[in-house]
Amino acid sequence: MSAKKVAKSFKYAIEGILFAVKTQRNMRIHLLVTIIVVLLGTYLSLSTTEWAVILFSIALVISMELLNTAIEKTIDLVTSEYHEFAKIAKNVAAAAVLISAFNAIVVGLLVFYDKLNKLVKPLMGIESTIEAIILGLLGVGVILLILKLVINGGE
Ligand SMILES: Nc1ncnc2c1ncn2[C@@H]1O[C@H](COP(=O)(O)OP(=O)(O)OP(=O)(O)O)[C@@H](O)[C@H]1O
Repeated sequence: MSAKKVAKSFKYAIEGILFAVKTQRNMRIHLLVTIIVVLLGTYLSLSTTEWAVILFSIALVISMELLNTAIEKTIDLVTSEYHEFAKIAKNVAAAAVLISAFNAIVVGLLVFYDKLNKLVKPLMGIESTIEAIILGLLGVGVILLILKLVINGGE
């Protein structure tokens, strides 16, 4: 393949990424979460192996979202009418995103839970793990609310 062809392939792929970011709300959520996770990982000095699994999980979610968008667009091109197969194809593609996102959450908990626990417990004077979990869930709730406000512009 010539250098010109390689450059063109990159250009098309970047156009695809930009399209997904502009049109897909979930893609913007994935990117925001990615930024937060990378900042947190840097602050907590993750090991090489921890970075490898975190970055792999992030890439998997983003790739699945891109494929989901491609499948949605292909189906919309084929039919704008209600069709059982269109429904199945879109639902199955969405399920692939869900599985990868669920995997990313589990990987994130495995990597970050102990580190955050050690960091947050002494800072907030928390004694029990239950207290830490309740506070953690409240924190996640607040972060999700902020993300929703940022992404929807307060709608
Ligand atoms: N042509 C269709 N026939 C039958 N069911 C459909 C069809 N298009 C969409 N659906 C159903 O509606 C759901 C949502 O479809 P839609 O295309 O709005 O996806 P979306 O995830 O909301 O995408 P977008 O991010 O583009 O808004 C699908 O998962 C599917 O169950």
